[in-house]
Parts: sequence; C-alpha cells; structure tokens
Amino acid sequence: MKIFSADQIRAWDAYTISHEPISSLDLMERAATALTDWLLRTGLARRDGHILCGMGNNGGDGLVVARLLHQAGYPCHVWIVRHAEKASADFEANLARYRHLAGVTWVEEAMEIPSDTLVIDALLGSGLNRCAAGPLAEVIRAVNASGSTVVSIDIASGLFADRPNQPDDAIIEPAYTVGFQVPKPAFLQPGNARFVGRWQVLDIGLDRRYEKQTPASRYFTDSQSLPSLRNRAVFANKGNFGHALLIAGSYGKVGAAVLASRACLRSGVGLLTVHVPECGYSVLQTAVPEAMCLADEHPKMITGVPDLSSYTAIGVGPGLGKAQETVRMLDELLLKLGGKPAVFDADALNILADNPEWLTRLPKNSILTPHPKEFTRLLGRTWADDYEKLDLLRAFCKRYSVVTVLKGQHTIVATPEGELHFNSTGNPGMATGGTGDVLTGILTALLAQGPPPADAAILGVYRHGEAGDRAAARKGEPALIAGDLPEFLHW
Ligand SMILES: NC(=O)C1=CN([C@@H]2O[C@H](COP(=O)(O)OP(=O)(O)OC[C@H]3O[C@@H](n4cnc5c(N)ncnc54)[C@H](OP(=O)(O)O)[C@@H]3O)[C@@H](O)[C@H]2O)[C@@H](O)CC1
Ligand SMILES: Nc1ncnc2c1ncn2[C@@H]1O[C@H](COP(=O)(O)OP(=O)(O)O)[C@@H](O)[C@H]1O
Ligand SMILES: [K+]
Repeated sequence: MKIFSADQIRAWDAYTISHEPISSLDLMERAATALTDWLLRTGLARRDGHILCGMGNNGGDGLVVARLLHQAGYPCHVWIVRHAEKASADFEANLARYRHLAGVTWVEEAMEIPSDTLVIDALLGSGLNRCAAGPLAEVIRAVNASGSTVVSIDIASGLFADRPNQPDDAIIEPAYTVGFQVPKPAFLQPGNARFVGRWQVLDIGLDRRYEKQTPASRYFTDSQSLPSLRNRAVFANKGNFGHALLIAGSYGKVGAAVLASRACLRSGVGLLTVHVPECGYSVLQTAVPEAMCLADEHPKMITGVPDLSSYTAIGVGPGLGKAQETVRMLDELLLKLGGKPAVFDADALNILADNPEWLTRLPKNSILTPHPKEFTRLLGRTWADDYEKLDLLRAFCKRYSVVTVLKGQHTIVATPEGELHFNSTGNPGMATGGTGDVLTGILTALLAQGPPPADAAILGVYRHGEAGDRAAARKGEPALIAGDLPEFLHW
C-alpha cells in the first residue's frame, strides 16, 4: 500500500469527490460512520464521553461522531475550541445537524476533563499547518494531563502528518489513533510513539484510481502488497532452490550461527553450508544436522573465506566478532564475492563502519541489515529527527547501490532507487538477542533462490515479523526467544 503525504491525501479526497458521485459532506459522514462503528465494535464508546472539536473538517468529523454516538445511545459532551474567525463549510453543516439533538459548548481556554472518561480528539487533523498555540495548546495540555482514554480522529491534534515537530509542541498523546484509508508517515516514526498510540486505518472508499496513478516513494507492506516466492515445481529437486553460505559465529557466539542456519533452512533454501570457527563445528553439526559445516582453521574465530563458486548467496556477520583476523577475512570476502548476492549483518557491518572505504566494494544490490545503532556507525553520524534519518537512509542506499534493512518496530527496507518500504509485522517481544541473526538466515535463503534483492528483503522482513507475532500469540511477548522464530515461519 502506498503511503501519501498530507497534501496527497487531501488531493485524493478531492479526486474522490470530483470523480465519484459523493459530496465532501457525504465523505465526512462516511469517515465518521466508520469511526463510530469502530468505537462501538471495540467497546470504547461510552455515555458522557467528551468530544473535542476544532473548526475545520477534523472538527466536522467529531461533530458527526457526536451525532451518531448520540443516536446509538451514547450522548457525549461536545466542546468546540474557538481558534479561528471562520469554520469550514462541512463543520458548519454538521454543527447545524448536531444542534437538532443537543447543545455544544464553545471554549477559548482549557476545560475540566475527568480522568476516567473517553475523550475523542477532533481538534486538528491533517490540515495542521503550524504548531498548536493559544487555546488549542491549552486544551491539548489539559487533555494529556487528565489521564483519560483518548482516541484521536485521523491523527493526534498538533502532530504533523509528514514532517517533524519541535520538542515542546503541544500534541495530544492518544491511546488510539484511527486514521482513514492509508497510514500517515507520522504513524511510522519511532519518535512519535507517544503521539500515535495504537493506530489503525479504516477504509472509507477513496477512489482507487488516484492511488494507482499517483507515484509514491513510501510503501506500507501488508499481506496484500507482498512479493511472493516462486511456487515449488512438482518435480523440483534441492538443486533448484539455491545453495546458501552463512559465515557466522566466534567463540561464545556460535549460537548466532545456529539461529541463522535454522532460519535459513526454514526459508526454502535447497542447500545450506555454514562456515564457523573450529569450536563451532560439532555444535553446528548437532544443533542443525540439515546444514553442511565448514570449520575454519582457527579454533575461536573466522579467518578465511572458502571457495565461493558453488554458492548462490552469502550471508555474513552474525556473531563474527571484530578480531583482526576476521577483519582480514571480510576484506578477502569482498575481493572474492564478485557480483554474488550477499547479506551483511551485525559485526560485518561494524567492520564496514570501521573501514568505510570498503562500502564502495559491496556488490550492487547487497542487503545490509543494521539496527539504528549500527546504521549510525555506518553513516559516521546520527540524525536530528526521524525524517532526517529517512533522507540519510535514501542517500546511503543510492550512494552505495545497496538495499538497507533498517531494523526496528516498523523495519524499513530502503532500495537504491529511493523507495522506502515500512513493515507491518513484528512486536516488542522480538526485542531479544538473536532475532536479527534469524533475519539474516531468512534473507540469505531468499537471496539464494534468486528473487530481486529488494523483493527478498521486503518479503523476508514481513515473514520474520509474522513469525514473531505468531510466537508472541502462543507464548506471550516476554517469553519469546529468537529460537522460536524459525519454528513459527510459514511460507
Ligand atoms: N482526506 C480524507 O480522507 C478525509 C478527511 N477528513 C477529515 O478532514 C480533516 C482535515 O480537515 P481540514 O483540512 O479542514 O483541516 P483541520 O486539520 O481540521 O484544520 C482546520 C484548519 O485549522 C487551521 N489550522 C491549522 N493548524 C492550526 C493551528 N496550529 N492552530 C490553529 N489553527 C490551525 C487551518 O486553517 P488556517 O488557520 O491556516 O486558515 C486548517 O485549515 C482530516 O484530518 C480528517 O479528519 C474526513 O472528513 C473525510 C475524509
Ligand atoms: N519493538 C519491536 N517491534 C517489532 N520488531 C522488533 C522490535 N524490537 C526488535 N524487533 C525486531 O527484532 C530484530 C532485532 O534485531 P537485532 O537488533 O539485530 O538483534 P540481535 O542483534 O540480537 O540479533 C529486528 O528484526 C527488529 O526489527
Ligand atoms: K485529531
């Protein structure tokens, strides 16, 4: 699914109104109806809740929700913050409709909000064009201080949909954000967690043709927009699904090689060979009997690169360590790789960060899988905000012609062409040692089977998170360990 800017979403709204038999007032009714149904379905709707409206279309949505909740037996207090000379036409129309049912209270300063109530935040939506100030800011701060359960309509009031806020901006801190049609960029940024809460988007039937014809550089990977693995032919043999080589492990970190190997085998690869230090040989042969094993000459670390001719993809990094001999091994690997598809993770990335001139030697379309800390090391700098991070990520992929998987809650797959794909699966139970090693195994297996690397990364990241979600559903997030993930992979 494409992710659009606030301007594009506004244009989509207008496109729908001009290409379909629907007026803007009816579109507002449709959006607010979907939201009211959601409130009723989730059991969040309650009598005597508080609906806080601004004077634009976001406030208009709030007034429609107030009317529909009233009709469903949940009358609420409606407050309107007077922040402008003039209200939007659809707001005025819905204010008139609501007034047939009940009164509203106009305010120019913060009101008392009880702590044990539902607050529906319809102060400001995607029309925000400056930070909230004056009475709006006062009301926002009062809501945040109240401790009530807040549902923001479309987006938390005060939060910009597609650019950074300043640290002391007044922004609603909702428990839930319910948006329309597609997620906004703001929902996906780690720094906004407090201003988004749990979010979801409701389908309000905006015209699909706009989505098709409007170019985007940001995507949200859900189950409908997933690249697929080729079907396995009935007469297939193991030679048809690639031969992966994993270079992983050092003394004390052989487990990383085991985890990556198990995940690789569970991701459809035909054959797997694992290169480990000598101390890892019997560990690997016992823990992962399906894999072939090459023992390095060194007892504790990897110092050499095997002949690469028979492998279709290489994954390097989990548990490697950064000993001088291993640094030389990576240098040798970069010499020998040719154009072979490869995944670089963990200490392979840290070694690259220590030798940034090597980044230009990466085969084109290599996949790099840093977590944010590793990515700052690779860049040699940090970023001022999440949006700058995205710009740096794009520039990095373009400069080195690589696919970068920036790991986190919404892991981002960034392509050399400048596309950013935000993942939708995964959970905080996965914040535990070794889950990244599992991802490396998955991605190496997929690359070995020959799809375009960006597709392999998008699909692998999605399935990895999905396995985490299944494991968490079965065991609970705190009980999840990396070794569960390969067992819960499903293709
Ligand atoms: N697209 C869709 O799919 C659908 C969208 N819908 C809904 O419409 C909402 C967008 O509505 P909207 O454009 O009227 O903007 P909204 O956020 O209500 O702001 C109103 C005005 O406030 C002003 N203003 C801005 N910042 C300010 C500030 N800091 N402090 C004070 N004032 C400020 C600014 O006017 P200005 O003062 O600049 O003239 C702005 O125009 C959207 O979020 C969704 O809920 C649904 O109904 C249907 C489907
Ligand atoms: N809060 C979270 N929500 C979703 N996924 C997460 C979360 N925390 C971590 N993950 C996922 O878990 C993995 C952790 O990888 P990494 O940091 O490399 O761990 P390790 O180095 O221990 O293997 C990444 O794929 C990341 O996306
Ligand atoms: K809002």
